[in-house]
Amino acid sequence: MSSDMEAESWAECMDVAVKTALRAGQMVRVSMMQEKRVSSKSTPTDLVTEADQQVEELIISTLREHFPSHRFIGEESSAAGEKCILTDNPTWIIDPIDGTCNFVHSFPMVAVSIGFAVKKQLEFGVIYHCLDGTLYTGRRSHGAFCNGVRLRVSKEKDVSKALILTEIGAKREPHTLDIFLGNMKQLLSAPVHGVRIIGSSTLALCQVATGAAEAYYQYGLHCWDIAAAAIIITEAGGCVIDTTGGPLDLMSRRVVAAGSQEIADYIVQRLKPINYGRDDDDP
Ligand SMILES: O=P(O)(O)O[C@H]1[C@H](O)[C@@H](O)[C@H](O)[C@H](O)[C@@H]1O
Ligand SMILES: [Mg+2]
Ligand SMILES: [Mg+2]
Repeated sequence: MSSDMEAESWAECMDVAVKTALRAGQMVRVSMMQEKRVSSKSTPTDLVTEADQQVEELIISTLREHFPSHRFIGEESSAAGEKCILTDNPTWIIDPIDGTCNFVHSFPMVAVSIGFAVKKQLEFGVIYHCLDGTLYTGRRSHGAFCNGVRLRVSKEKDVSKALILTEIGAKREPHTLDIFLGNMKQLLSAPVHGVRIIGSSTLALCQVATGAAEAYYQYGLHCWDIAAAAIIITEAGGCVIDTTGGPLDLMSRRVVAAGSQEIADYIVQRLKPINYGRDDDDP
């Protein structure tokens, strides 16, 4: 397939992704008003509901109908035992409900996240804030948008003027919490303007893309939390790197994203690591 034909093909994939995210978001809104059957996965605070599974089934069945030769990595398929292996094949990386704990509590920060990679390179990402109808998109070499308005990250380089977002992750052992809180204390002591935890890593990462936040960091998220948001941030002019300062490793369960390399580097130099393993580890 020529590169022009490929580009056209990925554009068609993105159109289907947007339509599918909007349909999935509608399903989330309806489910949010119904009784929820809640269970947990890796830890008692790593929640999942039937809606997570039903929304993922809707997304993957729709995409598979359009693109039967493509591969799929979904949060709930992975939880059910499917391997998380990113190959060179066109691969969809899906979080059907990002912010499940918020969803369970009807706290209004819930998103559908659909990322797409080819030859292990992110081609586009779609993140739909199900409750306020905000649609974030980013396509490689084509820019990032919020409801059709172009996104640009904050160019602030002074960390003492930065608003930084993070998420707690699923582990709650005292040793892990000591490192998590120690990392937050490091940044609060800079001092940064503020640190925020909103309960949805994808929506928090989108705030870096909009420029509303200067940076995001986390240990413990997954490839389906990172994929769509990473391309949206880079297409908005930001950087998305590993917590060691090296290039992003989508399966590493860790990330630093920022509007400026200076603030990304400041965070990288001060974080103490929390080991969550890898998404592509053998179960
Ligand atoms: O499970 P969902 O899809 O809700 O994703 C959340 C993770 O579960 C949290 O550990 C993580 O800390 C983030 O909150 C992330 O959004
Ligand atoms: Mg989820
Ligand atoms: Mg998630």
